[in-house]
Amino acid sequence: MADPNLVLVGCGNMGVALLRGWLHRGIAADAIQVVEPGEPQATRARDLGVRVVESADALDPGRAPDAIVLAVKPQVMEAAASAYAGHAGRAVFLSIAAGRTIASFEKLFGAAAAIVRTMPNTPGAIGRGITVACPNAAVTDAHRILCDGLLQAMGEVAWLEDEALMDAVTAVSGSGPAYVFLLAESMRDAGIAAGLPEDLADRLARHTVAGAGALILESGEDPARLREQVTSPGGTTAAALEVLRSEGAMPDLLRDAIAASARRSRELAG
Ligand SMILES: NC(=O)C1=CN([C@@H]2O[C@H](COP(=O)(O)OP(=O)(O)OC[C@H]3O[C@@H](n4cnc5c(N)ncnc54)[C@H](O)[C@@H]3O)[C@@H](O)[C@H]2O)C=CC1
Ligand SMILES: O=C(O)[C@@H]1CCC=N1
Repeated sequence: MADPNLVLVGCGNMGVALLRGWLHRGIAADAIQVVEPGEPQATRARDLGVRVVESADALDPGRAPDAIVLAVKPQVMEAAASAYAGHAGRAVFLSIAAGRTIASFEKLFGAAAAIVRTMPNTPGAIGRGITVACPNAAVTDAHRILCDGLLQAMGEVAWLEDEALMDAVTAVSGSGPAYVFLLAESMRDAGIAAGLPEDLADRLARHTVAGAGALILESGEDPARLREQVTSPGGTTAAALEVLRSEGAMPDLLRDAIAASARRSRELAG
């Protein structure tokens, strides 16, 4: 089967992760066009062998896109996406923007346009991400299969019919890597404060977070059970967890942080 014709709008952090993933999975570079006005991002994409243009009007009119992937910031989405309205009806639009609702795209492209709202995350850059995808009523099975394949280039894909849950998804898995990176930073800094040399504290924090993450996935165990396996009664971990699980500490903070993130996602709706 021929590769689908793809247009990627915005080739920043997430756009380039998708692009690299597609190329890695064997989609031909000449099936992909990138629209990217930023010079360093455009050069990086060009170096990967794809055609890069500055704006929608420079796309090759002879290559009708099967999918248009919208990977710009939510705040510029409306201005950026409206240029592609002419492709509604044929192409499926796949957005990765936080907050931007299906209704906001239907306003731009018409309700008959096929739209998939998604939320990926940055581990997708190494194929270890997870993306949640939510289709509108115009999305066909063929669109779904195409989008599923494009998103699998970044890792796991889950489909969700209830769009109202996308704000919570964004707060847990979209923003989530930042919480884990903050944990690694905090562990490193606390290790330094406890007297460890910087490079050793950094190595311990990285390997502990990465190893614990791999164990969660590979064992399939409940994280609570894995936590218990580290925690000897009256031991060192129990002493630390007493602090981390006290009132207002880690579980309460994460609940509040995730609520704040979901609230912000709702504010970004347009
Ligand atoms: N960074 C993250 O962890 C995640 C980001 N997202 C979403 O992905 C989207 C992109 O985020 P990032 O890649 O982090 O941002 P970014 O700023 O790295 O990339 C956005 C790119 O869009 C380009 N751009 C601006 N106007 C354009 C236009 N009119 N046409 C084409 N390209 C244009 C910019 O030059 C930039 O390279 C956002 O909507 C964000 O909500 C989703 C999940 C995770
Ligand atoms: O912070 C943001 O708005 C984006 C969406 C999820 C992760 N980064």
